Amino acid sequence: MSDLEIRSVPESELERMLDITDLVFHVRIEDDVRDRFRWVPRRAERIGAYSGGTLVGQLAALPMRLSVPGALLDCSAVTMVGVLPTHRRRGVLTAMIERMHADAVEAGRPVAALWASQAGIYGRYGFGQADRSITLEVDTSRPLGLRVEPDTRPLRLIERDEIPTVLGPLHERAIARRPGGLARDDEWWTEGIAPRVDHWHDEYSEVRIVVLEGDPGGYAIYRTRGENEDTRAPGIVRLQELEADDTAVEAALWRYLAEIDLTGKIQAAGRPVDDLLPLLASDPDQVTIEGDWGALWVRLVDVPFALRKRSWAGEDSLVIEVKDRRLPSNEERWRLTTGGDPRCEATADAPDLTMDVAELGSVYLGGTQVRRLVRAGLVTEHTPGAAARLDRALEVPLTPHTNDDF
Ligand SMILES: CC(=O)SCCNC(=O)CCNC(=O)[C@H](O)C(C)(C)COP(=O)(O)OP(=O)(O)OC[C@H]1O[C@@H](n2cnc3c(N)ncnc32)[C@H](O)[C@@H]1OP(=O)(O)O
Repeated sequence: MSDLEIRSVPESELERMLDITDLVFHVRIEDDVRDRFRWVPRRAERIGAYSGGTLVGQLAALPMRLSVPGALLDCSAVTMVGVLPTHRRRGVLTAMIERMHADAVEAGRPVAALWASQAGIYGRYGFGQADRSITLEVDTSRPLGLRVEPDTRPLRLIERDEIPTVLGPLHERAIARRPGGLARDDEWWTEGIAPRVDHWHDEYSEVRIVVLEGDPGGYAIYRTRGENEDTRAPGIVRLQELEADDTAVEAALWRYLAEIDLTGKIQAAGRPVDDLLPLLASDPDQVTIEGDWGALWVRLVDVPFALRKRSWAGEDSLVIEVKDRRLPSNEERWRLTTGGDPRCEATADAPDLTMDVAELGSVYLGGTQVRRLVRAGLVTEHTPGAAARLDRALEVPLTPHTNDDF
C-alpha cells in the first residue's frame, strides 16, 4: 500500500484502538468497561498503520518476561492485532510485524510471543506453536474420589487486593517449574488474570481466590454459577487457574472445588496437557478432556541468545542451520553446545539439522518433538539420529503451558 505509514499510536488514540478491536473481533466493549480494557494498549508499545493520517491497522506489543526452561527472557507479547476490513490483504499486518521485530531487536528482547486468532497467520513471520492447552470437565454431582491423600492444612479465601503478595511467590515458583508462563506484576494480576467481573462471562460470580499458604502451597482462581432454574442444569465452577507446589496440595485444591455446594460440575479451560487430575481421580470417567487447542506461539528474535539462555537436559553438540527470511541475522549455521554452560556460535561446519525459525520456536520450550517435525517433512535431518539427540537436550520435566490470555 503506497500511502501506508507505520508509526507509534499516541495515547490520545487509545479509544480508536478499542473501536478497531470491537470492529475486527466482532465484539462490543461497553462504555462502562472500556476503562478496564484500556490498560493493555496503555502499557504496550503501540504500532499503528496509518493511511491518509487515519489509523487503519494496529498491533500492541507488551514488554513482558516469558518463562523458558531455566530462565525468564524479555519478550514482546503481541496482542490487539487488527486491520480494518477495508484495508485487509494489502500487507498492513506484514508491515506492522516488521516494525515489531525491529523494536524487539532494538530493545534487546530475544523472543516474541502471541495467541493467534487463526493458526494460519503467524508461521510466515517466524512464529511456531510452542504449547497447547486442554479443557477438563469434572463431574462433581457425586463425590470426587482421589487416589492420593490431599494436604490437610486449612485453605483460605482471599480478597483481590491480596493477590500480588499471596499468589505472587506461588506463581513465581510455578513458572520456574514449567515453561510458558509470563512473569506477572500487580496490574497483570488484578486486571488481566483476576478482574473482579469477567466481562465475557458475566453470568458467573465475581472472582474467587482460594489459597493453601506455605511452601509447599498452592491456589485456585475460579468463578461460580448456580443451578439453571429452567433447565435444572447443575451449578458450575469455572476454574481459571490452579497451581500447586506438590501433588497433595493439588489434590486438596481439586477436592475443595469439587465439594462447593450447589454445583455439580467443574469446567477447567486452560489446563496443561499433562494435568494430573485424570490420573488422580479414583473414577477417571468423572474427568473428561473436552477440548485441546494450540496456545502460545513463540518467535525467536535473537536465536543464538535464546539458545544460550535456555537450560538443556544433557550435554551434546549439534549444528543447526536456521532459515529466517524476516530476520537475516538469525539465518546461519549455529553450533549449539548444550550442558551446564550452553554455547551457540556461528560455524561453517556441515549442519546436522536444517529448520525454519518457526520450527525452532515451536520446539524451544520443549513442547514439540523435533523427530515429529522431521517425520512431517518440516525439519531436515542430515545426520541420522540428530533429531533424537536434540529432543533429548530439549526435554523438560513438565510440558510447557501458558495461562496468560493476552
Ligand atoms: C496476536 C493477535 O492479536 S491475533 C489477532 C489477529 N487479528 C484478527 O484475527 C482480527 C481480524 N483480522 C484482521 O484484522 C486481519 O485480517 C489480519 C490482521 C489477520 C491480517 O491483516 P492483513 O493486513 O490483511 O495481512 P497482510 O495483508 O499483511 O497479509 C500477510 C499475509 O498473511 C496472510 N493472511 C492474513 N490473514 C490470514 C488469515 N486469517 N489466515 C491465513 N493467512 C492470512 C495473507 O494472505 C498474506 O499472505 P502472503 O504473505 O502469503 O501474501
